[in-house]
Amino acid sequence: MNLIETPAWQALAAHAEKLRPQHLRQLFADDPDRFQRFSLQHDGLLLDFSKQRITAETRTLLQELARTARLDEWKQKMLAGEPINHTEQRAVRHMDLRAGEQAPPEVRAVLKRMRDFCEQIHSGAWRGFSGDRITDVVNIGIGGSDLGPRMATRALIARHHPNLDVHYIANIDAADIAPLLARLNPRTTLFIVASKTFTTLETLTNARSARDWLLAAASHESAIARHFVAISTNLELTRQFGIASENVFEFWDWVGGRFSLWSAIGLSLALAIGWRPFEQLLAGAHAMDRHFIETPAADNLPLTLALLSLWNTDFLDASTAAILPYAQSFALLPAYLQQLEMESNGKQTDRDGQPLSVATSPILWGEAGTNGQHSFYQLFHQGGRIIPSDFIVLRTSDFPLPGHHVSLLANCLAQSAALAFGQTADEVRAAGVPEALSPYKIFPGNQPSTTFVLPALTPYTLGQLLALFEHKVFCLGVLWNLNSFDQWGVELGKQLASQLTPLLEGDGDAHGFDTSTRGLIAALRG
Ligand SMILES: O=P(O)(O)OC[C@H]1O[C@](O)(CO)[C@@H](O)[C@@H]1O
Repeated sequence: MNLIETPAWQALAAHAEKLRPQHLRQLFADDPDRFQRFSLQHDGLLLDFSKQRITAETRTLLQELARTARLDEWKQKMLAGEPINHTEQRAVRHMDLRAGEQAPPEVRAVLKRMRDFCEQIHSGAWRGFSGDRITDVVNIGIGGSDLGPRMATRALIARHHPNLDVHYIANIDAADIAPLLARLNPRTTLFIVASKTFTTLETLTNARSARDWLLAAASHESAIARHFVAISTNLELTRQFGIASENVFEFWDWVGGRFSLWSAIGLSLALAIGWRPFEQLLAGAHAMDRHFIETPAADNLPLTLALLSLWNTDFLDASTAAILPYAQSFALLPAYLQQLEMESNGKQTDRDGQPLSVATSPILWGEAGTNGQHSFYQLFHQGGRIIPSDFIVLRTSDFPLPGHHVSLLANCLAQSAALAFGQTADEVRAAGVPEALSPYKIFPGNQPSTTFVLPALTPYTLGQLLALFEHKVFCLGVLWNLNSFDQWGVELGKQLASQLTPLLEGDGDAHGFDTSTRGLIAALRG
């Protein structure tokens, strides 16, 4: 099915022609109930999308598009465990990981092992090779085996901190791992090697360096069993690496890397914040799953976000979107969402192998507020591009220092209002700005945004929020008729890197490469 040929798409295109010139100022002036009409509340979360450039008709037409794309059918296929990741013939079942009592037995078995392991580490029952208790945990992984637990640890550590330091290593650059190893003690450090495939170059290179570092101190291979655990779907490769099978926490090919925080990949997070909070994270995500599955389109939060994103991307021609958490604890959320959205939906081939004729995932980026305001917001306000933004804000802060939180909230609301409504030439003049300066003081406004209000940053609300984005990504994939669960686009670079490594080491003939790459090899060989 070519979506743009459907009546639903064409109706939206015609509607967009009329709506595009309209300003948010006008839309708000026309409808005093705009906030009530275009906001949703569910289970403590508030989503205000009244500052999106839409009308009630836009929503109706977008929901018709979701029907045309047979969204409900695709949801059912996912729930039934059909291989909707068709290019890899895999089911997409990450919701099973957080289904509580309804989770499959193999999921519950691994969760129990994770809980027991956390208990052993936290209580000090687990000892290193020299009999010392573990004080530091290093998660070695990259992409989906790093970003989720790293981001969530950063978000939640302020409230929940068992007596353990958890670190994250991802980059193959030794500048990531070497300084960390230099300050850790091998007797009290535990490594978690997290890799779905257990073939990822960065992770294996870092894991080997960590193993060498440990063995230099322990001088006997048996120490590996006290200091290395693995998380993987590939039990054969973890065995070959030397990790005892009782130290491997399994997950399954039906969990996509960027959807794997809820699996054993969350072990470093559970160690960092404690087991009960980890369970609350799963509970929050599960509650969002139920909402997504059971709620009709008009009140469905993930679907609403997906439709707004598609509207902005394909009908208002926004090629980028910003994630602006007004919460320092969410500093890594933009990086996490970059992988979730861009690796899932940054594609141009549809489910039938045909080229897509519409733009897909916007380029996501962002920064915690208020830091971004003093860096790139200038371009938002006066750079002439449309940049839809997600403002994410917490009603209460974990850090009750006087004056901070209220100013943070004020800044968040100020920015979304300034971006939406701008400042006209008349207003500039009325403020007494000299004529020569007035063109510089005009703010065109009309920048769309959604504001997410969370009651507080807790494991439960974080679980809700992340599952909300996951389902948004799923809906967008269905709407664009693409497979959100593969990532072939990362492969070519990996292949070329493996061919280039020996050439950079001085071995072999570079003639198969272009002249630029050959020139760079020569320059770097030193
Ligand atoms: O967990 P693994 O298999 O090491 O993969 C890490 C990451 O690499 C990717 O495959 C991309 O190269 C991601 O999809 C994945 O999250």
